[in-house]
Order: sequence, then structure tokens, then C-alpha cells
Amino acid sequence: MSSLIEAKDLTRILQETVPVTLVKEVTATIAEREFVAVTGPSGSGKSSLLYLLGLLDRPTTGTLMIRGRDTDLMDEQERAATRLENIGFVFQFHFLLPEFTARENVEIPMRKLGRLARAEMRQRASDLLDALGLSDHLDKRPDQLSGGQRQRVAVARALANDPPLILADEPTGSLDSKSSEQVFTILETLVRKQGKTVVAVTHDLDMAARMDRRLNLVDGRLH
Ligand SMILES: Nc1ncnc2c1ncn2[C@@H]1O[C@H](COP(=O)(O)OP(=O)(O)OP(=O)(O)O)[C@@H](O)[C@H]1O
Repeated sequence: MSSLIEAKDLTRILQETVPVTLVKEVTATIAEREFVAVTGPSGSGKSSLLYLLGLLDRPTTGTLMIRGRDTDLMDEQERAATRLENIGFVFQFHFLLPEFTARENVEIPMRKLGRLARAEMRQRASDLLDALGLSDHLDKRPDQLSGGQRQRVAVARALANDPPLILADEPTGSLDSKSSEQVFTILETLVRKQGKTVVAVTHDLDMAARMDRRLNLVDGRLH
């Protein structure tokens, strides 16, 4: 398996009045087709690590390679392009745009990447939503959907540009147990059947146990 992410001594310190260390000397390699849990107590740096891996934040020190490319050498434009092509995000709260329909929300990353014609984007968005059991909800806005449905739209949006990597921050954290299981199974299928790599923050140790391995953080360090 080739590695998708190589993090070496990743450290993120916030320069507040008193410096706050969010992530400390994290070294980890994540291969393609891996299903990885990020666990640890509240405040241990799980989200902070995910933001670093997703190029939503920059490390204070250490290196992060994505598909063999050193992200430190990239300017903002390259980082944005790398994100758009390689990484899909799913957060605890769906962050769908409220005034757009499910299908339009899924089209947004494709529009940003600008590789498909309008009709193709529309078709791909419908296909992705279809595959997630949302064919009857294409034209609904987020407030017309249940929590589980919204989260599935968020997964479809994360898959819009067919990225190899999905980063999920407590993707089932705000869902009831049935929807939670459904979303977990979707993520699992992405890894097992579609060859995606999924890195998901979770508080749920039963869920983590069903994944390939755990990166457990305590006070920002791997433990
Ligand atoms: N902007 C900030 N300013 C000050 N402290 C921060 C900031 N962002 C995060 N922190 C602190 O850094 C630590 C790590 O936060 P982070 O959100 O990464 O942890 P987490 O493990 O994801 O927590 P949770 O499980 O509660 O979501 C926490 O103690 C948090 O309070």
C-alpha cells in the first residue's frame, strides 16, 4: 500500500498570551485504503490534528506530505487546489448551505474545481445522492431533511470531486444510533468497496474498534 499522508513531528502551537500546544510531535503514516480512527479525551487535539491533515491549518513545526508532496512548499493557491482534489471533509454538523438544495450543495465542490460541464455536475450530484439513498430528496433544502439525511448529503458533497481521502470530524456525533450506524456503514463501504481512505475522529470506542487502527491522542501527543 502506498502512503497517502506522511506526518512527521507535526506540532501546532497557538501563540496566545500563553502559548497553547494543540498537537505535539505527531508522526504518522496513513496508507491508501485505510480506515483510521482518531480518538482521545475531549480537548486532546483530535480536531486540531484533522485540520492539519486536511490543510485547513498549518503546523508550527514538522512536515506533512500528501501523496509525496511537501505541503510546506505549497502556497495558499496550491493548498486550496490540493484540498479540492484530494480531500473531502465531513464535519459533525453538516455545514450545508441552507439556501441551496441537496443536489446544489453537492455540486459546489465540482463547480469550484471546474472540470465538468454543468450537466455533468448535475448528473454526478444526482448519482452520488442516489447511491446514498437520497434520490427522493435531490431538490430539498437542508431544513427539509432529517439529521441523518443531511449528513449523507454532506458525505455526497465530500465525494463530489472523487478525492482519495475523506476526513471526518465526529461524523456521527450529532446523530441518533440508527442514522449513526448508517453513516458509519457508508464510510466503511467507501474504504472497503471504493478504495477511499477515511480518517475519522470519534468518541465512540466501539466504532473505533471496527476501524483498521487508532491514532489515540492525549494532550496533543500520540499515545
Ligand atoms: N483557538 C483556540 N484558542 C485556544 N485554545 C484552543 C483553540 N482551539 C483549540 N483550543 C484548545 O486546544 C485543545 C485541543 O482542541 P481540539 O478541538 O483539537 O480537541 P478535540 O480532541 O478535538 O476535542 P473535542 O473532543 O472536545 O472536540 C483543547 O484544549 C482546546 O480547548
